[in-house]
Amino acid sequence: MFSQPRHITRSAAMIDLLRKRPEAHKFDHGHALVLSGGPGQTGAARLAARGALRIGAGLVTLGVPHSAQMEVASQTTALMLTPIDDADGLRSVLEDDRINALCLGPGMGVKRAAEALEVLLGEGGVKPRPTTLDADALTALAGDAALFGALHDRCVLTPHGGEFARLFPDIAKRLREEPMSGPAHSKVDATREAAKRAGCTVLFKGPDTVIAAPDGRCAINAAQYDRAAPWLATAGAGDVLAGFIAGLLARGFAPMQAAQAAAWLHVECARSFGPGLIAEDLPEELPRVFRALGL
Ligand SMILES: NC(=O)C1=CN([C@@H]2O[C@H](COP(=O)(O)OP(=O)(O)OC[C@H]3O[C@@H](n4cnc5c(N)ncnc54)[C@H](OP(=O)(O)O)[C@@H]3O)[C@@H](O)[C@H]2O)[C@@H](O)CC1
Ligand SMILES: Nc1ncnc2c1ncn2[C@@H]1O[C@H](COP(=O)(O)OP(=O)(O)O)[C@@H](O)[C@H]1O
Repeated sequence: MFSQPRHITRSAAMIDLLRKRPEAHKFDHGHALVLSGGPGQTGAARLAARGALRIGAGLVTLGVPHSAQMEVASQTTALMLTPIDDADGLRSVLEDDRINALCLGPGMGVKRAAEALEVLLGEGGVKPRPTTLDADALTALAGDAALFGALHDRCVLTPHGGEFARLFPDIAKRLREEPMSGPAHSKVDATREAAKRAGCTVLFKGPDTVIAAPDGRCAINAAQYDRAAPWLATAGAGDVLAGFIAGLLARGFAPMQAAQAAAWLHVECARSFGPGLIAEDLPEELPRVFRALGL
């Protein structure tokens, strides 16, 4: 029997975790690698990377194919950039142990995401690292049972409804079904079941985001009623969330902690910015939200 899910609220414990130690240097705050797609498809990864940097990762590098390097370089400054064309390129970049968190999926394209997943999760792959898997990485995972089976407990999956149904079609079907007897299968039940099957943290997005760990821990981040954030329904908002989580993983947050804090801050940023919000406003609103928390 599982305990009731907790509702994520502002808490002293979360605020303490978000503070930076005065004596720490940038490498103490971790180095996140965000993999980008090719030319014309780099926006989503840039959004994620900016999110990871603003949330406090000490360094954030975008891994970009040579063909998209100029496009990305012309639109980034504090973010770093390294060429990664293929599996060998990724393996070679990951020889640097200081890269301690990854973000895979936003704008990558399913083929490139599948190649990267093979390096991270496949046989003879690199040392496992805390990893956010979003967007095209989830679609790639849904098509490869072996890679899905190789997920480890430091992964965080961040599906929207469509991606959830691709990854967990049977669970999504039960969620949609009218109950014939007994209580309905809820989003909480569905996310818990998904996390247990995947063996890692699952954050199922929406106005009622549910986050579950494989051991049954579960939390709800409600963006409804007095905390409604309808302007979050905008292209790229999820990419920024994936970056927020990767940034917190780089800072050493445990997967469940990272997913919960990121989801809560994401909604705080949207509420603080207000109407007219677009995805790139989210990372830029974090300093105001942090100040209001007293960081
Ligand atoms: N600025 C940029 O560069 C941006 C780049 N982006 C990049 O684009 C790539 C594709 O990502 P994607 O999410 O748009 O497409 P896809 O994987 O086809 O899934 C969408 C389909 O799923 C379904 N669906 C069901 N429930 C749903 C729900 N709650 N929320 C949303 N969808 C839901 C729905 O189908 P329907 O239910 O309508 O039949 C819908 O048609 C990916 O790399 C991403 O990073 C974007 O992030 C935007 C900003
Ligand atoms: N109506 C809504 N109210 C609050 N949050 C929402 C709403 N619709 C979507 N969101 C949030 O916005 C983000 C959208 O992510 P996603 O669907 O992956 O978009 P994208 O792929 O364009 O980045 C998620 O964090 C989701 O929880």
